[in-house]
Amino acid sequence: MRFSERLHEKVKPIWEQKHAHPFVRGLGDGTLNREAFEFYMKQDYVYLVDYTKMFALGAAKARDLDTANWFSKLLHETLHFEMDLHRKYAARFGISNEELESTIRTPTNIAYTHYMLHVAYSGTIEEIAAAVLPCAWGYWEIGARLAETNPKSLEHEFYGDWVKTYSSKEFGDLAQWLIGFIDRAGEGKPERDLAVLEEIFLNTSRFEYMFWDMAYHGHDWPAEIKANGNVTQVR
Ligand SMILES: Cc1ncc(C[n+]2csc(CCO)c2C)c(N)n1
Repeated sequence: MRFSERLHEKVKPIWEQKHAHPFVRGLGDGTLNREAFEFYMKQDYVYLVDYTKMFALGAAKARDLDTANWFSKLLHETLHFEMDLHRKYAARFGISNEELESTIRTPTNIAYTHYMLHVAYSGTIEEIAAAVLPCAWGYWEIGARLAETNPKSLEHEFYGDWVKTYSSKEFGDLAQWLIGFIDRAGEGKPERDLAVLEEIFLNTSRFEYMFWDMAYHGHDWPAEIKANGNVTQVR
């Protein structure tokens, strides 16, 4: 069994909870509250600001040029393709790029990115791949499943662009490269090393669920808690 198959089996119950989450379902059938989506987009944008550093650290810790090249490609695509989606939605919401970038992070958002960045700064390239894989693979799985089970979701006048982006071949190719990387990383490793990678993969899978749940409820939190204002400096 490939190592990615073992990981996928292990997180299946967690990932199915993401597919069943009302935020994800609402994206697919178009019933999602626009305020919840706006809250999510702002949080996700600053999440990606932090997350891109995972790919930069991956390029820095790569053991060969091909791997460095792929991580720099992931960095570039996130900054210029994925985050463009957020900037376009922000424009539709009447939010400037500056306002978007200065969103105050929720504690869930901070906990997630700080955990990943701790893994990245202190760990190996394989550990970085295990940490980022549930994001790239999980989003692609969500986009692809929505597009497949409900093709109308691709044409939705508001959420269609989201579904199109995450079910796209571009994202599929990036996720597949990372899946191949973790498979090669797993080959010939002792069980104790595989268990470390598996634990990281499980942790960020749980954080992915928590991010959806935060996105769904966060816009309704009391103003003092939701911290959805803006700061002038990044942190
Ligand atoms: C909380 C959260 N998790 C995952 C993604 C998706 N994502 C992050 S990086 C990447 C790969 C290339 O850009 C993908 C698909 C997101 N936006 N927000």
